[in-house]
Amino acid sequence: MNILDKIVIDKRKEVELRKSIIPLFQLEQSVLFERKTNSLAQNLINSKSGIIAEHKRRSPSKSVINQSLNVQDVARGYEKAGVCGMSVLTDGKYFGGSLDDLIVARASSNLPLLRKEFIIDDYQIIEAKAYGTDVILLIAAILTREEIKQFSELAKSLNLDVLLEVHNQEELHKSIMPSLDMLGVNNRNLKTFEVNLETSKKLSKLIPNDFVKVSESGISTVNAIKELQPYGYKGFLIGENFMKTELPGDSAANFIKNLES
Ligand SMILES: O=P(O)(O)OC[C@@H](O)[C@@H](O)c1c[nH]c2ccccc12
Repeated sequence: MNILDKIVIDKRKEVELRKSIIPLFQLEQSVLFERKTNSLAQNLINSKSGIIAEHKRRSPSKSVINQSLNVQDVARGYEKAGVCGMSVLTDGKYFGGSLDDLIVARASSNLPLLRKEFIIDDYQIIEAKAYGTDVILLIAAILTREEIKQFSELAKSLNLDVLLEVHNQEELHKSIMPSLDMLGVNNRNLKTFEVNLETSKKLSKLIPNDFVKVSESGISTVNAIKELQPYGYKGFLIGENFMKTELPGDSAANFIKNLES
């Protein structure tokens, strides 16, 4: 069994337990449920650099990235650096994240926040909204076309942006629909962890222009971004490259300064 299958099996159990602890109607009473969301897609369109910076403590491929940072400092640093949005890993078991990380990021910044999670149930989208999210991630590799439709339409009804992630042509063809805002190409194969920026280049021409194109994972240089921009990419999701440093905000600020100069 590959790691993605394992993650999804664990996630289904986790979500069933969550539902039994906090029922949907209670989530809908969250103060944040009424909050006006900010659009990451709009920020990317209006930006020269298009950086989406991630909070990631560890991952199944890298184990430890950074365990000593606090989310408040990271969120404030990213905002000060001028990123377009922040991605917050909320999976606990494999990535060391939590919904509390999302709350702290929300309380510390006005950035559009992406809930980085393995979404397999409507419940997680309501939960995302209740915890202050602006954008949800849907991963084509673990969803059917019908699920992508159902989840993205629910998200749109809550004024959330939708980033749909693909890794190959089949996933892309399966997923194209009007309820998506951004199409993300993951340069990392989530089943094998291999990273190759060519994946973004290859798939770019198959993505219709009405979606904002985002390239995800394995980006560690300004040159990589300059190489991807001619393929139509407006967004670049960067985690480890910032998180492995002592001050991710400063790293992001330097990166953006170099990119825009
Ligand atoms: O740390 P990196 O290589 O810059 O990657 C960030 C982000 O793209 C990656 O964390 C990611 C992309 N898609 C995901 C889906 C689930 C968990 C994590 C991810």
